[in-house]
Amino acid sequence: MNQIPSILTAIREKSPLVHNITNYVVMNNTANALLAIGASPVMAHAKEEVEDIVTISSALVINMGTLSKNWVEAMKLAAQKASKTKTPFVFDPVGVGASTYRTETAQEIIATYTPDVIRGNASEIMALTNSTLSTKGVDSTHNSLDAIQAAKQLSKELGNTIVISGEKDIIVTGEKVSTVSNGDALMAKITGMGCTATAMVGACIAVEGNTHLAATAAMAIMGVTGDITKNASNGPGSFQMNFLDNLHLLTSDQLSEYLILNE
Ligand SMILES: Nc1ncnc2c1ncn2[C@@H]1O[C@H](COP(=O)(O)OP(=O)(O)O)[C@@H](O)[C@H]1O
Ligand SMILES: Cc1ncsc1CCOP(=O)(O)O
Ligand SMILES: [Mg+2]
Repeated sequence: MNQIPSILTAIREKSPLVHNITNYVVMNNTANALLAIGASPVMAHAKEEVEDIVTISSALVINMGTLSKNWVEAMKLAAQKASKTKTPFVFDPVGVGASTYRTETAQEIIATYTPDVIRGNASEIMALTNSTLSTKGVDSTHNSLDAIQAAKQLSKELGNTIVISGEKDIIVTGEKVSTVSNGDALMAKITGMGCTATAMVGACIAVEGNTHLAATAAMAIMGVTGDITKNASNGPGSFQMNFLDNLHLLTSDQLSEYLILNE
């Protein structure tokens, strides 16, 4: 718990370069959120350059939100390079289970390149272990608590950390389970909040080698910023704007004061 504020401090001190291959919907928001927390984003998805960009980056974020053939090829090249350069790598399986293409792509990336962290909502994490589970789209129809068994199974198979986001954010590494209970229901009404959470995991794994701790810190940053934002916002539009401001203003003291963490 007391290590979490120091991860925020490290992001601000080091301003790690975070390479994102992400979707058209959230690209601008994600870059702004990374800047607001103190990291340095680069969005790059051309096959011709992703390996070079991985080489100079401190973390790789792959998000398959708006996937297509060229992008998937770029994702694989980047993930392969990250495993060679030991660059920490987080994967967001957006909408897995909604189409065969999404399911097959997610399964191949996970099985071949073993992301250090996978962050998804409950339906997505469940769809990763149950190929017959058909998801609604990019939004969850399950509670994060429903996905704990699937997350444990995945984490043990892959030897990595799984984050299930939702009203409660659940971080799973093998049998270790931590829960962050901050945030607000409006966060599910703003597109790209999950993608922002995944990018925050990228910023945290760039400066902290313990993936469970880093992923917990990322969800703490999201949840506490959500708590601070909710009182000043009237709806999704102002929440989105205020959230960015509050990410920028977030202090280590606020993280310690607001965080509701069970481990
Ligand atoms: N009901 C809720 N209460 C508090 N926080 C929430 C709630 N729903 C989502 N969040 C937060 O919103 C962010 C995105 O999570 P989620 O909506 O599950 O992802 P996705 O957008 O990928 O479906 C996370 O930081 C999560 O904690
Ligand atoms: C709506 C949508 N469609 C494809 S990607 C995307 C954004 C999803 O973002 P998030 O999972 O963070 O809400
Ligand atoms: Mg999502």
